[in-house]
Amino acid sequence: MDVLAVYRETGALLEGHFLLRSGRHSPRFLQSTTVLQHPAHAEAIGEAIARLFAGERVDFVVGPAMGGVVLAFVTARALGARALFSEKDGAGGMFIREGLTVRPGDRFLAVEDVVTTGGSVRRAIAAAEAKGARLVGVGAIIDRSGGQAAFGVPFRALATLEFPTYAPEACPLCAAGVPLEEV
Ligand SMILES: O=P(O)(O)OC[C@H]1O[C@H](OP(=O)(O)OP(=O)(O)O)[C@H](O)[C@@H]1O
Ligand SMILES: O=C(O)c1cc(=O)[nH]c(=O)[nH]1
Ligand SMILES: [Mg+2]
Repeated sequence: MDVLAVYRETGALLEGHFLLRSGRHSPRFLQSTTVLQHPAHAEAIGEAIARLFAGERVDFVVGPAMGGVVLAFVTARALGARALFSEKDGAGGMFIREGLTVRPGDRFLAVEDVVTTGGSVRRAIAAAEAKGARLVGVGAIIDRSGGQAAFGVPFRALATLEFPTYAPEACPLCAAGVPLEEV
C-alpha cells in the first residue's frame, strides 16, 4: 500500500513550520486524522499493519490517544484482538482507563499513526506494561524518524521517511521568521 499517496490525496501531508509533540520543529506534518476520518482508508491501513505482524499471537492492540484510537481499533479488528487506547495523564505520562481489560501476561502490539521520536508510543507501552502485559511489537503507519526509533521488539511501519526536525534554537524556519503552526 502506498500510504504516503493516501496522505497526499487526502490533503494530510502539510508543508510549513510546525511544532511537534516532542517540542521540535519541522517543515512537514502528517495529519493522520485527515486520513483516518475515511473508514475505508482506516480499514485498509489496519489490515496492512496487521499483515506486518501475521502469525504473531496478540491479545490486544494499544495506541496512544488521539491518533492511536482509530488505528488500534482497525488493527485489532484485523488481528482478532481487543482494541485499547492510552490517554495523556496531564503530567507527561499516559494511563489506560478502567474498563479496558489488561491481564497480566497478555501479549500486546502497540500502534502509532506517526513515529517521530517514539516518545508517545513509548508512554502507551509503559501504561500497558505497568498492568503486566508483554509487548510483542510496534506498528506504525509512518516512521518519520528515518529508521532511528527503536523499541527493543520488531518495529514495522507502512512507510519510513526522513523528514527533518530541528531543536527550536537551531530551527532555520524560526531564523527566517516563518510563523510557527501548532496543529
Ligand atoms: O513520536 P513522537 O515524537 O511522540 O511524535 C508523534 C506523536 O505526535 C502525534 O500525537 P499528538 O500527541 O501530537 O496528537 P494526538 O493527540 O492527535 O495523537 C502523533 O499522533 C504521535 O502520537
Ligand atoms: O512529531 C509529531 O508530533 C508529529 C509529526 C507528524 O508528522 N504528525 C503528527 O501528527 N505528529
Ligand atoms: Mg498521537
